[in-house]
Amino acid sequence: LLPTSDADPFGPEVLEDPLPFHADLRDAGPVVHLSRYDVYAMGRYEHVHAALRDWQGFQSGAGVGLSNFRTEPPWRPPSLLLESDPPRHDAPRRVLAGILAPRELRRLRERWSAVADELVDALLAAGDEFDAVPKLAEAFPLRVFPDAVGIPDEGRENLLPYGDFLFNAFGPHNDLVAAAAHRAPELGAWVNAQCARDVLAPDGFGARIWAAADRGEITAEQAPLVVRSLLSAGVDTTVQALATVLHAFATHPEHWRRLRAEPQLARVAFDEAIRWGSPVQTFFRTATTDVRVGDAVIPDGKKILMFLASANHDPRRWTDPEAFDLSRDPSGHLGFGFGIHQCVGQHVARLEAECLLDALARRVATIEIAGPTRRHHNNTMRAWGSLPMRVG
Ligand code: HEM
Ligand SMILES: O=C(O)c1ccc(C2CC2)cc1
Repeated sequence: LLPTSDADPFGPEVLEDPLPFHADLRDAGPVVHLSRYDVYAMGRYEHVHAALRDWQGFQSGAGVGLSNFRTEPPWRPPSLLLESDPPRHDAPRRVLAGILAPRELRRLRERWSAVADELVDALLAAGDEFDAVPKLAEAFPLRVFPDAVGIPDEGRENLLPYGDFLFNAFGPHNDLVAAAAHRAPELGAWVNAQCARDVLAPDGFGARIWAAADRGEITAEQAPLVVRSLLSAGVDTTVQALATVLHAFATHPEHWRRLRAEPQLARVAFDEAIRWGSPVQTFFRTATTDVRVGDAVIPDGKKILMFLASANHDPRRWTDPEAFDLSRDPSGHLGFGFGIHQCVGQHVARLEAECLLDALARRVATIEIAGPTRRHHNNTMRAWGSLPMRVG
């Protein structure tokens, strides 16, 4: 028999602190029916990992939010990567994987490092206390990523609200979605306008997507949607991952000291922070047949809610999962997903983190929380609203 729960994973209590709900979910069994939304939740590493691998049984093409594109019109044209299955998914994925490959990012390292140094120098010149969310976690990605994509300066303040709405829209139509729904059309129109060939700078990721269309690797109709994927996925995620790693170091002084002694630890620290905090908490899939999980059967067409964050804390897979531990090998974490849809931008995110952490670690001996922290609630993202910080 299938365990059932009327808990609301998108309610304020769980969004404020999801860990107790995740523990109950893992303990209840491989799959739990959430009666409030009629979806099938998975919280254990083994089953989330297996569902992410099985793109045939658990498709993305009906949407990776609660809404089922088989029966409801999507609020925006579906993504050719996130919300599509092979074969439609294949060419856009191959194009973006090529453009965002580590060797392609080497040309950005020097500039991103210089921007990080400049940003941190200016911040420290202004004093030793600041809110790390706007001053570091938001400021750095917004200084480097829109330029890397090649969009104009005008309107970049729309990027974070667009992303916040997008990640809320993967969840139910609750207060979080209702509060921002009035802005969706204007934000969506602005983002779409940034994907047009003629506004994109000649050497950015966007122009390279259009060049792939010229080479026939994708069509000219697909090109703007692939650019939209970058603007949709590439900002809020890195902002909140950087906030998470800064919060991790500010609450673990011994690890900050270790990072300063061994700067090459920045990359593994970032991945451990993503395992520990999982900025992207959940995503859905849709069953393409009656699919068996454990001794439960999920009926064809039903939505499966995969708790990436819970899988990243599953004691069946991780030793002392609730510890932020620089000595741990975090590889295999599901914070970037897994399988054919695994984050195609993960190397961009890691380079941003490396540049910012290096700039900070070279300049400050200590970082600590200097006041009350505040979460920012979102249906999909685990986000910090404010991280008052003091550096020494
Ligand atoms: C630390 C920051 C990031 C996190 C935590 C993150 C997380 C994820 C996750 C969990 C997925 C899988 C979604 C699924 O399986 O349905 C994903 C996919 C994706 N990410 Fe990231 N992401 C990050 C940064 C980025 C950046 C910087 C970019 C763009 C430069 C990006 C672009 C994408 C795209 C286009 C996909 C869809 C891939 C596909 O469906 O084939 N992400 N990301
Ligand atoms: O292709 C897209 O539009 C897209 C939007 C959001 C994401 C989240 C997972 C980071 C990924 C892709």
